[in-house]
Amino acid sequence: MTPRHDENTVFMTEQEAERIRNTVKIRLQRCSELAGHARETRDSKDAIRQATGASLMADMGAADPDSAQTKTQRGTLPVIAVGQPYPPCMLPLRDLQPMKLSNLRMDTHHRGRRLAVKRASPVVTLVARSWTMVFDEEEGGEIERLEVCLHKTRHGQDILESASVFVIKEPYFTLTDQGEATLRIDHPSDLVVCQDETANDILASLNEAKDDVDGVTAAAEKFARACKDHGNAALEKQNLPLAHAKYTEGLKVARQNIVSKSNPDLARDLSRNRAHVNLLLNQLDEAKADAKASLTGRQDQRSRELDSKAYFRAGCAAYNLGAYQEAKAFFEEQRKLTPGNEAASAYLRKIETRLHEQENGAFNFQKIRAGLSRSRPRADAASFVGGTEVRESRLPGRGRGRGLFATRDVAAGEVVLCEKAFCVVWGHEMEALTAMTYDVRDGGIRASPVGLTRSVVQKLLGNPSQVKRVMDLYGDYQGGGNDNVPTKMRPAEEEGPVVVDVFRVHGIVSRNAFGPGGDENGVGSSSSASAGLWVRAAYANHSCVPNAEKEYAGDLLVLRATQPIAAGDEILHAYHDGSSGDYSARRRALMTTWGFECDCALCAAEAADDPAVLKRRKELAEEADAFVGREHWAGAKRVAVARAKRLARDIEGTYDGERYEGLPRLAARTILEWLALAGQRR
Ligand SMILES: C[S@@+](CC[C@H](N)C(=O)[O-])C[C@H]1O[C@@H](n2cnc3c(N)ncnc32)[C@H](O)[C@@H]1O
Repeated sequence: MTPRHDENTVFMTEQEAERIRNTVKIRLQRCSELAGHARETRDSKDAIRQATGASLMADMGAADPDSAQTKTQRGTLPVIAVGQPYPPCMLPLRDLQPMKLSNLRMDTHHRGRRLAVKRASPVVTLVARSWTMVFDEEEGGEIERLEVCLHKTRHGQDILESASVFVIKEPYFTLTDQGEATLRIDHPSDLVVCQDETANDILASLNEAKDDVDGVTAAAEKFARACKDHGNAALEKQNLPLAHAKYTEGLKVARQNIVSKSNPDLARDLSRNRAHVNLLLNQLDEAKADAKASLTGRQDQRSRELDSKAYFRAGCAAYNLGAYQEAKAFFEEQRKLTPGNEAASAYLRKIETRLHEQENGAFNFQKIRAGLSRSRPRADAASFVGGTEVRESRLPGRGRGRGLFATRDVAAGEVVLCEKAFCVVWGHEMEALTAMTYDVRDGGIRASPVGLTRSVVQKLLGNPSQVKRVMDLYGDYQGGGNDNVPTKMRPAEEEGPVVVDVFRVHGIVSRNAFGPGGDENGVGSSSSASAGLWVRAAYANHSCVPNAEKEYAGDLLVLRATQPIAAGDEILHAYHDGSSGDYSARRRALMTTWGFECDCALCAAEAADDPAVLKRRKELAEEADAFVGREHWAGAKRVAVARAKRLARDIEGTYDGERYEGLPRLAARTILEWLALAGQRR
């Protein structure tokens, strides 16, 4: 993503960059030397003492000596090495062979194996990772370090802290940046949290029951009811992950044939309750499925009320997924069951507005902006993408991959597309995190919005229906797994609904995210580290001579035509807002952040300029920037205006009128804007 030119630019000294490069290189060297070697046994007392001390330090907010980080002008940022992706495990637990800590080999992915471990120490929770010591699950085993990188929380809870027994799928045993041996988890689905075994015991007894079927069924019902009560109590205390886990456990038993025949309402109650929790957890696919599964279809008063509640939950899930027609159908059903229901009517009114926005691009931006605030930076609005299509970009020069094309004529100033973010993280939100990533493939050090990557992964894990459209986006890394397919539905439901390759998401975010910043568009003082992913707009390619420009209203990205766009034209915008007039800086930035060389008409003209002319233009542009920073246009004196005019003229003089015919003078942009504002004022 493009860091904005203002506060989001991360300054780093060359020594600091060198230190990061060296740390990563030394680790890689050590890993390749040790690869395949036997693991060294740890002393369990020392290991536990080390983790306990580090955990205390982390709780006190002290810098962790074990964690790579760097100091920049924006404070201390974590450092993450990227560019060494490996696929997540695609097999269910039952297809993996068990192993023990003593079988681990250094710097090895133990494919086809699983490792059951038990937490042995407090958890050390750091900004971009958390770690702990673990024993073999069976008594008397070895002890080892286990680290979860970046994707360390689920529903706001640290995964390692959320339970004490885990199974690691296809364990990756490697070194930390400081050279310490560790089991390392990158893909959340490779760490399976083991819940209470009671549900499995009950399931086994149900399957085996032959003689005392009634007794076993009664015990199962009792267990499912206890799960429901436990879930309700957790929900009351706002412990959503626990409530979800308890309802899920109860459902496992209540959905068994034998139980659902004797007491079908038990599974319905659990589903209805879990739908509510899923809505709160933003797990919309499951919320919708649960709400539908809970419907009784009966006509007595009580059942009608329960079904009305279920339709409401299904409607909310569909609405939040942007499926407005589907949501409309659910709320209409609700209104049939409970005719006076105000909530359903309010949603139906909102849906009419959403459908109008979606179909006609008719947005009331003033109203949308007025509804935004620091605590509510996300717009309640639909996406309008109807006048666009995605297809191969067949323009001259190097391949651009796919691009976004207009399917209708758009006048200058008209909205081409208006899209709700798939995911956005504002700088002031807890989820926001910028890290310095060192890419081992090209040695590049970049400021990356890893908080956004983390949120995208969480959203995909909770909403499998969204995986395909996000994973279809462009990224350098195609992902691993069977047949090179980045994601695949899991066969074992209890292990989670989907596998998400986090390295692929990182690649997608790197090449497709934009920074909406925090400005007049209603988001108050959101810090500039804000970043978001807009799936449809992400197909638009770059040009330094664009025909559309971006603006934001909260998390709505609006692409507006800056010149007439005819049906069939490719929609192009400048990736770097306020594209730099410095030709070489602009090319460098496009290559570093987006990985391509621009071949637009402006770049071609600038490539043909004499280096001395480019240098002169750059100096004048810097002078102009300094002038604009110094002199406010409001109330500018005559002499300042004359100076600005002279600067604009000098910059214009560096452009060859013939070769630059019809092309923008980027270097003169700031000074011309200043002059326009000063002129308006007079
Ligand atoms: C946000 S995506 C745009 C959609 C992308 N072309 C696709 O196929 O999905 C950004 C990537 O598109 C490519 N791209 C965008 N503009 C380009 C241009 N003017 N010339 C060459 N490649 C471009 C680069 O690979 C860049 O990293």
